[in-house]
Amino acid sequence: MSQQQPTPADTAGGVRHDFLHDFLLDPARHSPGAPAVIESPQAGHTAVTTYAELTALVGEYAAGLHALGIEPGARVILEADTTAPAIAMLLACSRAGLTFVPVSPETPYRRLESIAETVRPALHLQELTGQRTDVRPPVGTARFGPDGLTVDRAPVRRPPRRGTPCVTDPAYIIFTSGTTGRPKGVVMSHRAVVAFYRGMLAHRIAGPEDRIASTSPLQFDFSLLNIGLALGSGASVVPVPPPLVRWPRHLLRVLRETGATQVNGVPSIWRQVLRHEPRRLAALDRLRGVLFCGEEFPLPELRRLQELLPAARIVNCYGATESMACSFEDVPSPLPESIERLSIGTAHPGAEMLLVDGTGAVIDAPGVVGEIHLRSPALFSGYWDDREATRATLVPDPLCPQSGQYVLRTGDLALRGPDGEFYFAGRIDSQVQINGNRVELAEVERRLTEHPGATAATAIPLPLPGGGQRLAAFVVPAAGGDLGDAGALREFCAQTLPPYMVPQEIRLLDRLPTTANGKVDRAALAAGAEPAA
Ligand SMILES: Nc1ncnc2c1ncn2[C@@H]1O[C@H](COS(=O)(=O)NC(=O)C[C@H](N)c2ccccc2)[C@@H](O)[C@H]1O
Repeated sequence: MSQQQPTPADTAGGVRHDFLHDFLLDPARHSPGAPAVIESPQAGHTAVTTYAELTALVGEYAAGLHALGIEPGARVILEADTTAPAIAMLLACSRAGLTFVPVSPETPYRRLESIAETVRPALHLQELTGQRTDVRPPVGTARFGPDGLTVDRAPVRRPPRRGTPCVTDPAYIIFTSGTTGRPKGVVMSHRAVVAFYRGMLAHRIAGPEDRIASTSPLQFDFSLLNIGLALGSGASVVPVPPPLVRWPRHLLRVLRETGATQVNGVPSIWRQVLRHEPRRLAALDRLRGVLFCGEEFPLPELRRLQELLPAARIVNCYGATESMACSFEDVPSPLPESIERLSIGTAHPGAEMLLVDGTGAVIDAPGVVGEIHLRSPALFSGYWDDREATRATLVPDPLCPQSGQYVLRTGDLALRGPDGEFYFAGRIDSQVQINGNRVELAEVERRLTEHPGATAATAIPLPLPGGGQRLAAFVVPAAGGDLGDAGALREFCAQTLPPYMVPQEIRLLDRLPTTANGKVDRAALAAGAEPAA
């Protein structure tokens, strides 16, 4: 396949760029000398990569990949944190017609092996400083750095069978942690990702002067959203290395030294900052935006964040990896006292959320809970090599099943407000049965965080010895708060919840365990809980 060079016509203003690399590096959107990536790996040291330098590195890597004779459509495992070279490499894979599979350097060897057995990659790529050594043949291995690509083990050369790149080709595959069973490979085409980026950029969340801190690992598509938001806005990406995200002082130092204007991350990145470094956070006077996604932001912590950053625009971004995301809604500032749920707004321009009830009928009335189904040009192509899971998730359009159009069945519950906005109401699988009664775990968690001494809470079902489930809760005390003991907390819940929704056991924790993507790790809580008495 000819290397994907933008022909002069491609780069003329106004031409649609539907390949990931063309869309994000469109010169019409940014000036060559503007900073594309700003890094600060250690105190006092800041490195800037301009758009011209990034584009040149993409060209160098793409030429290196092309010389390896890998068949277009082949998969490449990209093991890296979010760095300037890694961003250049994913764009180079896009340009070379290769599907990149991002994995973090912390990925356990067995999980990397499982991913490789599933996608059968032609090549494993890591940074010059990468530590991975045991990638098995015939997978080729290579390293990349500021000076280009170096090959350790050449990949198998295969004649190209695709002559023309199509926007429906897979741009990347993200492996979800998989709430149930085996991790699934979410396949996203160029067309889907670029359609999503277009919808997102219509919200004007960032401009060319912005410096957007990305705190998620590259294997989490939140990082790909941040890269698209920054480069798509002609702004700068400020990647925060994962080891620094976990330490408030380091995180705040990077934000300060890079002049970050926006911080994008899952809610849990703020927990320790709010508890241990509120004043240093409040002193970041360039910080004017926060965007979060992945799970609900505990309201007491969101209020505290607003108090410390009163001028910041806080955006609640909702969505699933199967469409990257789907809505962007400003959090009201300040949050009304009475609020029970955060609005997730409506889908980004070009997409639409529907609510469907248990019979498959579309719900139009406000205030009625249904499952969110997403109509969108940004839907994933399917789960890699898993038709059954794909069929269960890409379902016929409930408004017109005969049409052959598919929508994304999200597994999320929501209800519609008076103005058509949606309110997230938990996941279908977070509706659990306790003593024969249906319990919405988010409702128990909400009640626990209404206690002034609590800042976050997670409720999970635990098995009872004789069968059935009991309710357990894990609560993080607010700094300086007075939570009392578990009995007092149970009593507090009993004031508004029916007996079967009052957690039988409550444990106080200094911090909630999180998954590699930064979400509360419910499986770890369940595994660590004492067996039922
Ligand atoms: N703002 C939310 N409030 C509440 N529950 C939420 C929210 N955003 C997701 N979720 C939950 O997380 C699920 C999706 O999980 S996921 O597939 O691992 N993907 C993600 O979490 C990240 C997602 N791809 C993304 C990436 C970048 C920006 C936004 C969203 C959703 O179905 C929701 O249940």
